[in-house]
Amino acid sequence: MNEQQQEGQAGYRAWLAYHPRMDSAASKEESLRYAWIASDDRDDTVRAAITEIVEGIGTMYGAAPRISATATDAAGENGPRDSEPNAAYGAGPGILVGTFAANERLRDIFGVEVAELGREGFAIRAKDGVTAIGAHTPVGALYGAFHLLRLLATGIDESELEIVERPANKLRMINQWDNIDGSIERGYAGSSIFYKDDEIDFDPARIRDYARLLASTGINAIAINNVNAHRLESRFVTGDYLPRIAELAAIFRVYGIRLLLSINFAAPIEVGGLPTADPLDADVKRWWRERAADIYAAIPDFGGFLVKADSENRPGPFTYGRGHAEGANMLAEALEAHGGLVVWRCFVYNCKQDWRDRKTDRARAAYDHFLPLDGAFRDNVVLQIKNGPMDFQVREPVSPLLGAMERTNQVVEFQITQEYTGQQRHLCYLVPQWKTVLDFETRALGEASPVKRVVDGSVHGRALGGFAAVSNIGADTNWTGHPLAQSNLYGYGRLAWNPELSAEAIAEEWALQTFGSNRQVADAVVDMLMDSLDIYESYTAPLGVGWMVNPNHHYGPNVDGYEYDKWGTYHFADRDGVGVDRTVLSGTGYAGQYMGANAGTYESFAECPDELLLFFHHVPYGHRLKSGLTVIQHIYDTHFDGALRAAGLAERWASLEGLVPADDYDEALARFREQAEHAKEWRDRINTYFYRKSGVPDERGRTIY
Ligand SMILES: CO[C@H]1[C@H](O)[C@@H](O)[C@H](O)O[C@@H]1C(=O)O
Repeated sequence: MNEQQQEGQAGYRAWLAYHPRMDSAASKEESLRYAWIASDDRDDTVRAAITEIVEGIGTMYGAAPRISATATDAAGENGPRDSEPNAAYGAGPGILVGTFAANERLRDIFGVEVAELGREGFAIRAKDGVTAIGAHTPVGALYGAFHLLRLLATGIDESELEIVERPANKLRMINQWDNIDGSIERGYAGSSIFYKDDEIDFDPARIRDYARLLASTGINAIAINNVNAHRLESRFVTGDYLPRIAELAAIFRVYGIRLLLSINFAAPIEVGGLPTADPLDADVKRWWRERAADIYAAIPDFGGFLVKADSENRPGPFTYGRGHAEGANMLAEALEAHGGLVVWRCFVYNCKQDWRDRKTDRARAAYDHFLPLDGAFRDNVVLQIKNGPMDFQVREPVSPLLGAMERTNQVVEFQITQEYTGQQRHLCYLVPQWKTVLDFETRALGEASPVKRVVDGSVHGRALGGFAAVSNIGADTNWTGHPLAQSNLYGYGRLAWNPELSAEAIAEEWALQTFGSNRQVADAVVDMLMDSLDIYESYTAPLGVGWMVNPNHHYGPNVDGYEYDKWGTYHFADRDGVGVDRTVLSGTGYAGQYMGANAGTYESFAECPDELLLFFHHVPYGHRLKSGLTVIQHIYDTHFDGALRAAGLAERWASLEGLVPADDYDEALARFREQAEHAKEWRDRINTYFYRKSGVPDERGRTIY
């Protein structure tokens, strides 16, 4: 199948595009290196790996590997077939793929060194004409297949290869905030691919392609419905919906992805007709045990429950005078015998705060609620902690809860969907932001406890941990609205697999796979992606203070939009200064939640990093930053500069006309133009607001209204 057919059939575009090589003579020669593909596995997942390789190499090199006799069996009814199915495998150069257990030749090739691969790792060895992909499990082989294809698509095409990979994190999860009516909470790429008109309604081919995209980056779990589980979604745990959910699970299973459901803590009442949802009530416990049994009868490898409880008006154990540990453990008990997990979110805070009340600090909430519960959760509970203490702002400090609980499993939660970072109309490549979080030194155990080592379990010796993130996809043909926003989904998966990868390397992989091997395109796209977070931060809320967006939909500037509201999101700007005093000495005490020297760094005016100054301190406009600028001049400069650089993005994209597919070009260009205009609106709103508050003019005399 060539690229056009592939695109024509499905109509949508993403990074598994397998662009044909530009130099066809050379590619013909290279294709000889992959004359055949063989496997002795009979497994659906290995079949998927074979199909992927045959299609990928076939499209890239113009000649697909012949499937050997054994692999033809393995590829089965749905798999690709070859006109010469009996071509002997092993003669001349080709590809072997599969598990060590089923493939003697792979055992011979890799010998004994394979033990370190774990359940999901793989090894690739290209030598003497044979490219071997071996793993302990079918899904390991699939990851190896995707890795080989990634290498080829990014131009690494060596006749000798020696690669060993295993994921850093056990749980690498995606959360869909999709609702059964087809809408997506904080979705910016069209409607849901899972639901329509109050039904579970999907195109299996599209779900399969989503599974391929996710698996190609190493994602291994997906919660398929919004953490705000509404009336009908609360019934997903019942027989009404399980058959359809099982069909979805079966598609994801082939790609090594376990399905989870977001549940409603009050489901025993709302669905089960019980008088209570008290986690200590015997009938409630029985009800959840029965639900678990039903689910596992339909989906034997079901992943577990994702729970938003006692958060933003969702029900939870507090109603019954119980705590989070009691709530989570009750569900965990129901799932335990089946191997299921409870993923319990820590996004718990008072969302009905009185703005006059300066003592309550939303930033403190997750830590205050959960730290005292360290050690109280069962082994199959994992806490899901948002990367920052507030809510996915462009800049926040790292949540002080990460690393602070020694006897509790933790995953970090990121938001791929760009709720507060331009809603996929502005370009904002988030991988650099996530890297900052992952590399943050928590000081949990002295100097070697960055967040990435906390969540992979190694700092506190936890068996379970990893990453979760809110997806940014929808039914749009390009999946993500802004074509370049795909890089965030791709980058999230790659980081979850290996947090050591650099943001730039990930951007380059994505660009080459998505747009093909044209260097001019890849270089321009990588540069734009790498600049984009800083540009966005420059023209939006300054110095870590956050918010300043329109209430509810959260798009666009509104400096006081959340100032006199109940959500705990204030900047406290007055005529003298701006920022939130979160010090122990004179403020909310939040800075004291950090471990070791971090607490002192944030407490101190002088040491607090510039980019977080207004998160931790209320400072006069004339306060001098480490950069040498005053706070007010910094605000003016960054906003003028940010708007200019946003306009520059549109120009840089325009230089790629004719070099990227017309649809992508047009869709992105329209968005870059909107971003450039909107950045001016941001600039003028923020500059004007602070000029009027402070009365301090711009040193450089630029127009402020
Ligand atoms: C799903 O609800 C979301 C809500 O839409 C969003 O504005 C906020 O960021 O976070 C909530 C959460 O993370 O639960």
